[in-house]
Amino acid sequence: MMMSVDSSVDRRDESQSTGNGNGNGVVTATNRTTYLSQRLRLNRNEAHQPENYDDLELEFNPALYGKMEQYLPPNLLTATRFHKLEYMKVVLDRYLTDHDRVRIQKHKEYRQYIISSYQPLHKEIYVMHPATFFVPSFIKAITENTEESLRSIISEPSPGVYTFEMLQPHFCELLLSEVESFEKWVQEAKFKIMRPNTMNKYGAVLDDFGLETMLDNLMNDFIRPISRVFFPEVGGTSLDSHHGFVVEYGKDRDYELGFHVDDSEVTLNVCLGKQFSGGELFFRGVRCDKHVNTDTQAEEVFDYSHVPGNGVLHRGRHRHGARPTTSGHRTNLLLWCRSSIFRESRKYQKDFPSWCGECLLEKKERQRQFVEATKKELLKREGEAMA
Ligand SMILES: O=C(O)CCC(=O)C(=O)O
Ligand SMILES: [Fe+2]
Repeated sequence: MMMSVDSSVDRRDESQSTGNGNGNGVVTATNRTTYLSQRLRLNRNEAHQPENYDDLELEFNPALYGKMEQYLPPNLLTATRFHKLEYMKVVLDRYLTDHDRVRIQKHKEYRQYIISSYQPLHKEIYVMHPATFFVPSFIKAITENTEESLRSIISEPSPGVYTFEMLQPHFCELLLSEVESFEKWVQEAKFKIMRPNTMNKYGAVLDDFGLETMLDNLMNDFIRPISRVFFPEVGGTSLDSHHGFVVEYGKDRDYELGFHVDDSEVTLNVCLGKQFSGGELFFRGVRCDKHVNTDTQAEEVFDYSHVPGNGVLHRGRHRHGARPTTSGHRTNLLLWCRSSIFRESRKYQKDFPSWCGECLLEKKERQRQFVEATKKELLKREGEAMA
């Protein structure tokens, strides 16, 4: 049976996409010309041990520079870290437009202003501390890091939607009170705050007021091990950047969230509380760009009621929305996890994505037609042979 969706699916983007860090470091015109005459190697030099770039504020994720080093022209492999970096900056520079560069610089200044003026209330949540953040079962499963240990704490109430107990109540309280304190500062300072994305009037970007490193640890050490097992086909193994924020619903906050897909490969959504009714997440199947507005199959319909402290993990391309929060207040922590390798490789893939429900239906239909045609052809040949 086919069911149709109420309206078309929005792509939920960040209000201002931020890129990663800034563009410091100057590449001179002479170097630029020299560098551009040397090409990256086609094959990776696996024997080469790359430098670590984590300590630098770079335009792209530091891990990218480490990976890229193995493709450097042979004569650059023994160059200093500074020179290798200069070369890579010239190559990567071609990926950014002037508009991107201005936007990244403005966003950097926006963050610097907040960090220099806002005094954190609970310093202890700015550094990852698993024993006080997470419930013991979650830590145990991640530490064992096997499919079996993860499956022992994770339920899959509908295909592709994974739920588990995750945050300690005390940590939820601290994070809620930190967000409140940040919002109080925003009001008092009459600061023009950027909301998490295009579909919210309320909420805050946690990365903007100092929580980026802690959330990066959350993605690398906790969410990637889970995604590696459950979402390998959408880059779950290579998640390398994130957008971390809270959404807020209730009186004087947002009311509901329309039907959309996230700008992420894998989304973590954890309810922080407090008391509320309504606010269910509704899921309606995973779709690629081409099929994002196609009908929902009956088996793809799934509604989930948030439980404070519990995490939900789903593909960003899993169409979903949130029903009205009809009383009380609901605040959720969202971590949109992305994989640059997955995004880059998708551009060159011609075959259909295995994770899109509609592509799978189309493939099944083609197979059915093929079997049908083959059967007909065989019968025809048999008939001819008998005649
Ligand atoms: O309100 C919710 O729980 C859903 C939030 C969501 O889907 C999002 O922020 O992308
Ligand atoms: Fe979403």
